[in-house]
This record gives sequence, C-alpha cells and structure tokens, in this order.
Amino acid sequence: MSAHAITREASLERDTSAETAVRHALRDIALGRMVVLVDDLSPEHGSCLVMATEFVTGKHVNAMTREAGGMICLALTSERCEQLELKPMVGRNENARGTAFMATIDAREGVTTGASAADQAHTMLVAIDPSSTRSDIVMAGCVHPLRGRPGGVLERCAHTEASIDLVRLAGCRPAATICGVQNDDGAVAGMLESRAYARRHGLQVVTITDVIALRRLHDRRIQRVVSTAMPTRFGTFSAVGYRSGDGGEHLALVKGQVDGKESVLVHVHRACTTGDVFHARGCTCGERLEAAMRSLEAEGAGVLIYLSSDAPAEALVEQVISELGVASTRVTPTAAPSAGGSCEHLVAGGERERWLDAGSR
Ligand SMILES: CC(=O)[C@@H](O)COP(=O)(O)O
Repeated sequence: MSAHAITREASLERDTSAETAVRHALRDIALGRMVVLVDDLSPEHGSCLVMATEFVTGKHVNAMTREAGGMICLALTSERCEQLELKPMVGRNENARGTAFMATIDAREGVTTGASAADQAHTMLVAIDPSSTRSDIVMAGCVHPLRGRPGGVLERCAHTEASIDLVRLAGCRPAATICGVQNDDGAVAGMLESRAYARRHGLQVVTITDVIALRRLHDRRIQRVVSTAMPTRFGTFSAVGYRSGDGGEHLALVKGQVDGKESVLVHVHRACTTGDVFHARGCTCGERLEAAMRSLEAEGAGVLIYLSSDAPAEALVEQVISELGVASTRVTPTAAPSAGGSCEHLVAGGERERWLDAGSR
C-alpha cells in the first residue's frame, strides 16, 4: 500500500476521454483503488471518493478523513439494508437532497470504541458480509450507512446510488465506501477543484452522467443462462433463456440450424399473459404466438424471440440474433396484430431490419 491510501503511483497514466476514463475507473475500483465521483448534475453537491467496500481497510478510512475531509458513509443497496434490518436515522427525512441516512452502526464484535479508522473499516466489512445479520451489528455506532434506491442511479442521480452502481458494474459486491471531497478550507470541492484533487492524487474521475450511461448500456446487455430441448405440440424447439442487465428474462425458441444462416425466419413476441396464457377474448397475442410456432415448424428453421413484457425490443432482439449467430432475418408470415396486441414484427426485407411496434396495448 502506498504511503497514502488515496494517492496512486505517479507513473500510472490518467485518461481524460470520457469512455476511457470510465473504463479505467471501473478497472481501478476492481483493483481496490479509489476514484473521484463528480456530481455533474448537481455541482453544488461536489464530489466524493468512492471505493468498493470489500477492499476497505483502516488505512483507507484514515486517508479519506485526512485527505478528503468530508463525511464518510457506507452506501448499501436497499436489499442489504433490509437484510441487516437497518432503520432510517429519523422517522421523517427532511433532508433537502433526500439522502437516505440510516441509523449509525458498529460491528457487535471485533471493535473497541468503533470510532477508530480500523474499527470503522471492520464494521463496514461486517455489514457487507453476506453471512452477517442484524445480530452482528449494534445501533447506534460510528459508521453512517446510506440506503440506495432499488433502481440505482437510474432512479436517483446522486452519490449514494451512483457509487453502488459503479462498484457493481466494476464486478464488485454492491457496496461502496464514500467520502465527500472538501477543499483545505473545509468548503465542498466544486467540479474544477475535484478534478484538480484527482490530478494531485492520480485518481480517475467519473461523473454521475457517466454512470447513468454505463447503466443504460449494461441494462440492455443480455446473458445466456440456459439452453434445453423443448418438445411442444407444434414441434420440438431448442429453448434458450437469456437475462438482461435490468433483470428481465427472455426466451428464444430455435427451430433447426440458424447459426450463420441467411434470411432466417424470426418472430418477436412480447409476453402477454392474458393472451398467451388465458387466450382472453379481444387479445390475439396467443393466436399469433401459436401461428408463429406453426410457421417455424413448417419452415424447419427459425427463431421465436419471446420478450418480457416491458423489454426494450430493438436492443434485445439484435443481441439475441447476434448471440445465435443469425446472419440475416425475414418476417414470419403471421396474422397482423390486433389493436389490442403489442408485438414487434420485422418489416419485410433481407438484412436485419428495424423493429416496429405493431400496436400498443
Ligand atoms: C452524505 C454523503 O456522503 C453524500 O455525498 C451522499 O449523499 P447523496 O446520495 O445525497 O449524494
């Protein structure tokens, strides 16, 4: 550890282009380093040092106190606050910014007074340990938990949520140790002063706007999670399950070989419980779904992409088609959606086409 747990070796390059800076900030966080998060949307709230709590030590807490000077907080997800049964600091939060201060905590064991930098670090590590429960902490104490909104920075554009998302996107456990950056006179460091601070300490700078963009990019990204044969009354398909970054679950029913194939039949269907499951009158979704499956069976090759109901179709469909290796697509000859339907259909054509929302619910 360098003499100052904040200042990095001068030799390490710092990037100023936004995308590179964000990428390097994620790398630094994953390596246990601190970055400077600037609130570019509400500059009066300045910036804070952010690090992944899983790496925190007494040295980090001490360096934050001495070299940043602001309030040191533990930013936790809403879910983690529930698991630890943390309570809001006050019954009615009148904080103008809506910062979700929780009642302060100490680890029940492993600390002396709880106040030292080492004790605070220990308390933070206990708080984020998945095996810890309410019985492992005491209230009140010397560590200030903050409760992040469930939707993260897309729900609340502030240090708490942005730091948790940043740490999560860096591949670390979703908990951040943060500390406001102050000038030598104790004033909140503004954007320019925060950037000068980062330069002095060789730290990457990332803005809340950067984190929002990163979340939006990540939330559209899908991951293949399962693949299995699915015999149905319309024939047997290979069912491939995907999960998108926002937690959405989507399915591709694949008929035959599509990898590398041209002009593959593709139908996109938005999940519609009333039509798909209950065949409610006035909703043609269920009929269109069956028609699509029959047409794929008849063709002997093709894909039915079944999206969760509120999924952003275009980005997800393009990814599924790419992940399956489909070279180009063409429309599935199914009935046009009724006024009540809201499935996306390919516009006829050879190459990958843009998706049209053929109706709205
Ligand atoms: C109290 C803080 O450290 C502050 O930066 C975090 O609050 P917010 O999420 O409102 O920016």
